Amino acid sequence: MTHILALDQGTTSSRAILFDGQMQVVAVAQQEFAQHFPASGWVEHVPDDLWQSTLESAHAVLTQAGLGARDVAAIGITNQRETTLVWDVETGQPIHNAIVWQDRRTADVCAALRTAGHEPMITARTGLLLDPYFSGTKLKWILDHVAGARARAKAGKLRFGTVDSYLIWKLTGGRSHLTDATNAARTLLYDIRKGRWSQTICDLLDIPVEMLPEVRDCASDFGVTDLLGAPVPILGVAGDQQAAAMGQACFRPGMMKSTYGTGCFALLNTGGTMVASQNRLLSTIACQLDGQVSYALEGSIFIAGAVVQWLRDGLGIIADAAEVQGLAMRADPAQDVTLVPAFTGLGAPYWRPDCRGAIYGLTRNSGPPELSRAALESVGFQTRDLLEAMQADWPVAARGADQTTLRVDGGMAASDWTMQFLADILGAPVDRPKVLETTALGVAWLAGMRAGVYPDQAEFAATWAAEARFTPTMAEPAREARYARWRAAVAATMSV
Ligand SMILES: Nc1ncnc2c1ncn2[C@@H]1O[C@H](COP(=O)(O)OP(=O)(O)O)[C@@H](O)[C@H]1O
Ligand SMILES: O=P(O)(O)OC[C@H](O)CO
Repeated sequence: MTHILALDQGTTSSRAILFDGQMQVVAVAQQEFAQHFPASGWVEHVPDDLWQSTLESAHAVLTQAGLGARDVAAIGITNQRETTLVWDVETGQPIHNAIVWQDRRTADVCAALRTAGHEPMITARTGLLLDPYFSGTKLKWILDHVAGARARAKAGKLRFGTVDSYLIWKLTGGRSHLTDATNAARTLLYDIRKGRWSQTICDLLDIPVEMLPEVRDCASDFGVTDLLGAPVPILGVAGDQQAAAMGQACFRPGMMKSTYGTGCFALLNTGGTMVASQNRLLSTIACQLDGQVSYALEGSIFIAGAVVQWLRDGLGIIADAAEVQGLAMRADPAQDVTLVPAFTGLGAPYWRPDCRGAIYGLTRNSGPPELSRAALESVGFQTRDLLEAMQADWPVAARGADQTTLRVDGGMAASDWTMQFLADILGAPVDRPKVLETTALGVAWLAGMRAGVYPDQAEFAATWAAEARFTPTMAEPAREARYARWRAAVAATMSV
């Protein structure tokens, strides 16, 4: 009974990661599922795909480890955030496909609300911006477009949830309709200062508050599942980026992490203070334990590892992501090719969904090596944009500790060359941890701590160890000249 099962329900796959009593990974199982694009800018998941791939991964990881549910002390759930589901309380049947965080269908609704002057009120309560990224307008869309949905919701017959809530509902056989504070903080409906659903925003969007889940601490009692062969409690829940920040032990104010998967999400812990961003970052909940909220500033970039996928699938100049750094290292140092990967617009701090990508500085000698280097560098430049905005919102000097180190994880953090460039362009150290499964580890720790098999926060933080530290080697004038060129390239791209 000392193992912890982490369920990581992501945008493209569901994973189950089994940890032993010493917080070491014992086995991993993963299942991909289909992405649906019913119209331009729309992205949907079939709810049953999310559920079945999660359940099957959970069974598979136990089989792989030769263990059963009786060996599992607790389950932790971490998930793609903002993705929106609505289901019937009697049948458990979703009334629409899940509308995924990437989906832009509510851009018009957001624009109309902004024009009507509602954004300052919404930002003050939720810490978020009026962007289709968040759940609130997606939920409104479902209530507006599925016949009879709003009346059924008002009659208490429908439930809303982000993916964590839906999985808890399914795992507990419909006994628990719950979420945690980090997921609630991404809905556009939750007042992160007061710690409760905002009646004002729900009224504005015509969303019945009764259909929203009860919000709990990240380490709490979320119900018991009987579906794995023996009863197992669900004791930890957190959105995937917040779980990664916990797995990176970014518990103290001033600590920050950046996760490089398909996109990049940087979180800076601001402690018990909600720092309201003046620079188009998001304010969000990093963690809630024993009713105590830690806040974070977050910067979200939509294209990070995806730029490497583009080199592979779009241009065909590499066969595998791992080849990109070898190619980048062969780039001609005399060329200065800059790639702005605004393939789906620009996220923080620009928030320009309409803008598209551009390449500058091409010569007749520019080829795959120069494009590869520019692609990897774009990830470093975008991270610097986020950290510049964080510095403007909350200067290092005011953070109470000189913590400029960035902790990194995610698939792209495997590239030493990219991480060295990141340190160079930030002018600050970059630490890569020994355990790269930081998202799963974060939520496993929440569940394991609650179950009494894992240590408390301080002891857990002390177990964090770096596998590699990248320190800046680029001279300051070169760093600033290169960054100035990037800023000019972004400005030019936004002006087209
Ligand atoms: N060695 C590498 N160098 C550069 N990018 C990489 C490397 N390995 C993986 N990636 C990129 O990392 C991403 C996968 O990271 P992962 O954390 O699994 O993402 P996600 O959870 O978003 O699916 C892909 O976009 C891939 O292109
Ligand atoms: O599923 P991921 O890892 O791409 O994460 C998605 C984020 O939670 C979206 O906000």
